[in-house]
Amino acid sequence: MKILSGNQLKEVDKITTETQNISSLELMEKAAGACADWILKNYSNKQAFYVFCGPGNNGGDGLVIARILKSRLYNVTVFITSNIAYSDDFEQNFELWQRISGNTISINNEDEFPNLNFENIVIIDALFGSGINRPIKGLAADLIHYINAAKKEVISIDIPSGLYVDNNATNLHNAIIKSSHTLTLELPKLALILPENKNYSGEMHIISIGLDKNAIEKQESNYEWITEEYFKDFLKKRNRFSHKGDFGHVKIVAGSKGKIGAAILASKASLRIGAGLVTAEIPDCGYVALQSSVPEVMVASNGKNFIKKRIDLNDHFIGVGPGIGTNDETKTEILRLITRTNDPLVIDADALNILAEKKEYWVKIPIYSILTPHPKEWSRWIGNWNNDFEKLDRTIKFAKQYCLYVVIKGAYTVTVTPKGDLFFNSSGNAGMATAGSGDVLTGIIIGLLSQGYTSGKASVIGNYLHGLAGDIAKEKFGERSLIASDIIDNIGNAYESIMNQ
Ligand SMILES: NC(=O)C1=CN([C@@H]2O[C@H](COP(=O)(O)OP(=O)(O)OC[C@H]3O[C@@H](n4cnc5c(N)ncnc54)[C@H](O)[C@@H]3O)[C@@H](O)[C@H]2O)[C@@H](O)CC1
Ligand SMILES: [K+]
Repeated sequence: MKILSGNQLKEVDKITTETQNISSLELMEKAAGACADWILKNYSNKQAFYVFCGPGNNGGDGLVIARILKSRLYNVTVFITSNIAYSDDFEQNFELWQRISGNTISINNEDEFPNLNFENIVIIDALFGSGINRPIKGLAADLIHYINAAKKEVISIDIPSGLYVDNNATNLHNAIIKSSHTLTLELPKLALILPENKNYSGEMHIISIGLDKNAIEKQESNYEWITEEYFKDFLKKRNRFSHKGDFGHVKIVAGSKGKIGAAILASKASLRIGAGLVTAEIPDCGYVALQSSVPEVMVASNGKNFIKKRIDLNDHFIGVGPGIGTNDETKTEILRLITRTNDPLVIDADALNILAEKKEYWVKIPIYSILTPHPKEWSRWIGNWNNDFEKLDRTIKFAKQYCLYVVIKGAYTVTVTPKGDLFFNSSGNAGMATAGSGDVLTGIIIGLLSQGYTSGKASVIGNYLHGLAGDIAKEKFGERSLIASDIIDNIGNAYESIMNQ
């Protein structure tokens, strides 16, 4: 699913009204109706809904929602900010709201801000949507501060008011609604999935409103939102006559004294994702632990307490880095490894930290290798960034220059390709921010490479399956107690849930 800019969204809205032969008012009814359905499902009529409506079509959505909630006997009050001009669809829906004697309060100055100190108030934020292109100032900004200060449950329609749809580098970050839930229409908005806006977005819910699919696909965008629809057809099927040799031999180069668990997690994940054979090349101190916890994995020993000998390549698909530490002798071997093969590697954790300091080696990394950094690790490569756009721009330049894939981990992990495309992962949850989760991802991605997926597909599919396995594990254990092994244990269920749809 593509992620579009504000102008592109307008264009798609327009084409949708033409192809479906409906008016923009009817499209608004459909869009806001779908939001109202979500609210009706998730909130009881014991709450009092304060709907804050701006002058444009976002405010129009708010009025439709207010009308639908009132018709279902919910307690609704609409607040309207004074303005010179209201959009046509706003005006028409305001008339409908008045026709059913909807309770309306207009706000002309600060003294008219309502008392929000009642426990059962839920705020619906329909002040501004995708139509803004400059920071909010004046009374509307004061109202946004006032709403944020009340710390109530806030449901934003389409996007938290004040946030631009994509690049917020020039936005003033002092007048943006802090939402609890954002009901975003049809497509995710880039701003909602960038970590810098996490205090505003709240939980994002994509509300389908039936926009024209062809019109969406025709828009040019380097941003893609990855759901299983994207790759379902590429998932390889197993033939009854398959042999373990058909699925490749993975080598996990990982572990040091005290961090053998990283090697165990990565190699087990490779097996679970379907690699034919897995060898873990680890220091001797981990031999017994690894053999007894995953007997299916072969062990090659390297060093006593940390990796310090020539790594055996032998045509394996290599994932390197989890738990290896940054001992000088380990550093030497990792740098040597980079120069000894032309096959794509998956490079993670301390292997990334080692390479970050050796810029002269970056051109030697085999092309189409996959780097899987956390933001902090990644800042060691490209320097600190002022905002997420700068981070993505620099990453695109890097990926193009060195012909590498970069997977920046986090909520909505993004894969940046050597062509400059960005794939944002939709699966996963906060419980996966736990020790060893990254080691599992390394094992998954290299295990997919070994089965013949390209680097791009292995990254995108790997991230999705990793997140989905985490989502299934969350159902069983809850976010707080989810551990990395639970992700591995649910890789099979993740595959099943995709294949069975
Ligand atoms: N276009 C369509 O057909 C649909 C639009 N929908 C809704 O329409 C929204 C977009 O509506 P609009 O394009 O009317 O825009 P908005 O409602 O987001 O805001 C535009 C209004 O705010 C004013 N404004 C813009 N920037 C401002 C600023 N910095 N300070 C103060 N006022 C400012 C504009 O003058 C205009 O009156 C979407 O987010 C969505 O909620 C939905 O109803 C679905 C259908
Ligand atoms: K809004």
